[in-house]
Amino acid sequence: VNSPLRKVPGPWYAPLTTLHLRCLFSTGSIWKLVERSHAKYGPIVRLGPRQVWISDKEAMKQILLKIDLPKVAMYSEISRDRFSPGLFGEIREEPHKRLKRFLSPAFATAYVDNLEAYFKDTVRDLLDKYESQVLVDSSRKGIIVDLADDLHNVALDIMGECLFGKGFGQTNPETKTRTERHGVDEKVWASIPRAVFDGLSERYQMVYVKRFLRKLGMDLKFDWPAEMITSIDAVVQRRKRVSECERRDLLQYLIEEGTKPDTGAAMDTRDIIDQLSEMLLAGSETTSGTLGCLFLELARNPEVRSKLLASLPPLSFADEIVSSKAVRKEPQYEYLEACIKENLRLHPIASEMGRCTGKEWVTLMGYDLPPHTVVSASYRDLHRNEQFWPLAQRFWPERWLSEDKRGADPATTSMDAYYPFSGGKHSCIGINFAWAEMRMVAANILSRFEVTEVPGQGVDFRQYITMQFRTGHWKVVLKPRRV
Ligand code: HEM
Repeated sequence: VNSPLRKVPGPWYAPLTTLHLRCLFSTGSIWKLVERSHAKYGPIVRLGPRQVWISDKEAMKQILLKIDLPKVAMYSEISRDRFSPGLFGEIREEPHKRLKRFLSPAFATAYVDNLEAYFKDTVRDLLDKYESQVLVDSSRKGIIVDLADDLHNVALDIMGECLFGKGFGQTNPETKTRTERHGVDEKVWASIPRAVFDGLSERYQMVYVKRFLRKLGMDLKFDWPAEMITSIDAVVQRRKRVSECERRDLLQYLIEEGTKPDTGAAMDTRDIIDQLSEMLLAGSETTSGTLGCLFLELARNPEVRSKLLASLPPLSFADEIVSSKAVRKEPQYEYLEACIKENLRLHPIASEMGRCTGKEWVTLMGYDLPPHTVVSASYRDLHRNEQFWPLAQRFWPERWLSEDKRGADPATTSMDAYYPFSGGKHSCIGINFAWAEMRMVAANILSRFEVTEVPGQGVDFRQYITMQFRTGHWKVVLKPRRV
């Protein structure tokens, strides 16, 4: 009754309990309550005793850029070691700054351009798999594939190639062994993504137990599976032995330059694994989920799809892989670029991001928020606000085109109402990487196939950290385009 948050609009039960929030977080449905609540109460809404969600454009700038609120403590719980986390889980200001400064060169456009060869290997694996299915498709009506699953596997393998020194063999089980297989058990290697994701959910599920035990002076530690450490260590040690650098990838960068952000000591294999695993978490489902939504929008908007396909010359399986650099630079891909931007607006993979007021009072939208208030930045609601995005629910890539190509359609004037990669000091370090991957994967599939949805699939989303197809599956028909 006396809470300083009592003036913030919201449902009657919000001040009383967090039970509904816990339940909705654990079922991945929190975004639905947030969506309904913004629609009913407006851009600021209280959904728990100390929890508010904000989607106001000016307040968003304050949260991310001007006041720059810290991340909620929950982030650090995803790390194996709270005192030596990866970039995503690092919530201490100074170590985060040092770690980000150190990692940034490995995510610059020029560095990512050099990783293209490894992206291409994985895209080729996917096309080879589809080609073998097309060859036995006697009906010529097209092949049915689980695109959500395939995109996820592609994202994992690209991360494997660029971060861990080799792909995880998820995209195409038929792929022949490529590089750096020495001394590594293939089964263990293929299990790394599962181990990383399982580790995350284990740490998440145990978060309240961990906190309770910590109060009693016990620190519950989680480690990666021993065989995973041994396998990655084999790759690291081999690279250290080989005098000539074989691959200029992130792994190499960490081996040569990596120092711990708090002590400055050289990173050992476990530290490297911590960094890479958090990158794998932050960089795989994000990109594959976003690409999944792009294909969903294209499948459900035939006019946009036809226009896009008309802009992409058809290719055969034998043709070269289209590079992401080409998509970035060549005018024929302008409409594809617009589709990707529009998809990032409509489907920001992180629909909300948890921040908190820390030790000070903070005033946002005229409300005084006391210390330790959780403030969720509601990107999804901002991205769908009619005030900034006319016909906001419509997938309308024309918004992003230059004036001469747009005709009478409204231009995008609201770049400050657009945060697909967040903003401020915690903005996405992988933005160039993600763009490169989305460009290459989308251009190569769409240049070769007409993509339509298998009818009768109810698509729903769930969000734990990122927004994903609820079942993890989504089937499409891929019909080769006429070359
Ligand atoms: C379409 C794909 C992607 C989207 C939409 C996306 C979005 C985001 C967003 C919104 C954040 C901010 C999180 C927060 O404020 O709490 C973030 C952070 C981060 N992203 Fe991405 N991301 C994508 C791909 C990637 C990739 C490919 C990588 C790595 C290869 C990556 C690595 C990270 C890391 C390490 C952070 C934490 C940065 C920090 O706290 O300083 N992301 N991402």
